[in-house]
Amino acid sequence: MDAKILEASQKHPKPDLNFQYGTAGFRMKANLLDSVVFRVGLVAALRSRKLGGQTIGVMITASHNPPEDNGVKLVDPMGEMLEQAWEVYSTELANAKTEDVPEVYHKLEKSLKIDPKTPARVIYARDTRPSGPALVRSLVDALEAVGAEYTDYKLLTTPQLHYLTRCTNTEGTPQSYGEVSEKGYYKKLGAAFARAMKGKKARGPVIVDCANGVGGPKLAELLKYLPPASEGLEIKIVNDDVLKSEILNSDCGADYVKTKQRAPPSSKAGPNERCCSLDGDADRIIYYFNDPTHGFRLLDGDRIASLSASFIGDLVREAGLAEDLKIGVVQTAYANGASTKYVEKTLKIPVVFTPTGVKWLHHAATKFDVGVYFEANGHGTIVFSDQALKAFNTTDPQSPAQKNALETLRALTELINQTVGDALSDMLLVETILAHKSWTPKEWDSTYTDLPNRLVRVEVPDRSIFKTTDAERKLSAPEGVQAQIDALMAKFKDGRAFARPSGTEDALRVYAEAATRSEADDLATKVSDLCKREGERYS
Ligand SMILES: CC(=O)N[C@H]1[C@@H](OP(=O)(O)O)O[C@H](CO)[C@@H](O)[C@@H]1O
Ligand SMILES: [Mg+2]
Repeated sequence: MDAKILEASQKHPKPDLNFQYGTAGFRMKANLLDSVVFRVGLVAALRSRKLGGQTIGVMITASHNPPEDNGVKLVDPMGEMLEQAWEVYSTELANAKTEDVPEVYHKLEKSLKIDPKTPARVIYARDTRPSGPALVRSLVDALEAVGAEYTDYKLLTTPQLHYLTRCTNTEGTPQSYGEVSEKGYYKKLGAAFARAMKGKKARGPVIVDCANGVGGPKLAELLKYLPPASEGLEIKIVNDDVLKSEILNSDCGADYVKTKQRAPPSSKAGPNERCCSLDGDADRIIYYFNDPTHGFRLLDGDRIASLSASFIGDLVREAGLAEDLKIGVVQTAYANGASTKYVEKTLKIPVVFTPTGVKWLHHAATKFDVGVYFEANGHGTIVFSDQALKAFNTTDPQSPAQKNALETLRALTELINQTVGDALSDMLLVETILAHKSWTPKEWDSTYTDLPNRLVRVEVPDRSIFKTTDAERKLSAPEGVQAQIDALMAKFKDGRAFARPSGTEDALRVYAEAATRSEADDLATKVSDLCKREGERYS
């Protein structure tokens, strides 16, 4: 096998760069990724063998990044993100010299007590980027060199690959997550949506901006499995051109809308029309609308979390299960303070905080029976415990209202992609809730008022000197900086600010919110200036 691995490795030589498996896997300019994807293929095979031949997923995507970028990430058997320790092994293999790859591969095999005779099984897919097919070939070269079985699912959204990974590993068991095919995904979502809507009709259409990414064709396919528009929901797809790769994520998509706090310039939506935007691999979604009096209104991940928690909380109460099941919301420091207050004080649902990055949120959410988690940027989902699933399925209803609530809850557990945040599934969830409540986006927006906020990117010579604690809400180093941030915050009404090193870019991120727009801007500037000064002083 060594000669085979070496020969294949030499076809994918490593450039003189240092790679790091980060929050979103490996992600960079696509022309630098050849050796990385090859080695990720080797890691996928090792991981599968380590887990007794369970199937591992590999997704080739750079999500909301520009078209010339690409990336690769691994999916664990139940559709979760790769286990932490394996990020380190992936990084180690990615940084091995081209000729040392067989040695590092076997070293890992040995230290992790992996039996090379165990079968290795891998499934993979990619988004619409033009660099995808060549990177797939690098991946396949690795899988063949180490004798792994593989299935190519071609173009998929990231959450579809997570779904398929879980379906593959649970096929034929009582935990079966669904039919192992792309079609199975649409069938599952379509049937669950029809059941969850229960004949309710949406108020007006929803316009879906697909960022000119893989979400466009996949949503078009999903539509074929949904009830006819006249019976439920009319979905208007825009920005779905995947042939002109240069327009992917360009002036559209979830990241554009969230960071620029405005609709894509191409948007033709009228006043109060419900709009949403997906990102390039369809694992994030942001809603928004144009209010005739207040202008652009953003309905971000925090809003989706509070809307879902409130709706499911009501259903659980109607189902008579409020005493038995614990509902919770998981947020990060970026959640708007007004959303946290609304969930805790008005909905009376506990909120816990984790560091940035979906894997942390997901993990914390599994501690609840109904765990709702969303990053403010629109990435999130809801997970249900075994106890919750059992209660929804076995409770004997004593009234029509209770029966109704239980039926809707069961449908939601099928509609919601519990492996990972999924823009298509999240969209159908939001649409279901709005239809049940007979709400327009205006009513949804009026549940609470966001505190004005500002996010600033601050470049410093070495961001690693900034260390955080308390779910990244405070700095523990450099010494004394947090005390200065605290002193600044105290000067502003409802002032809250924090600084943390980004996990995906070489910069610090400073977030600030306060009672008014000018105060939020002022606080953000003051904290950014402070961090810049301190960053330069300690370097
Ligand atoms: C403020 C912000 O939006 N941060 C993003 C960004 O992380 P940073 O560590 O802040 O660079 O990328 C992550 C991966 O996509 C995503 O999970 C996270 O929410
Ligand atoms: Mg994404």
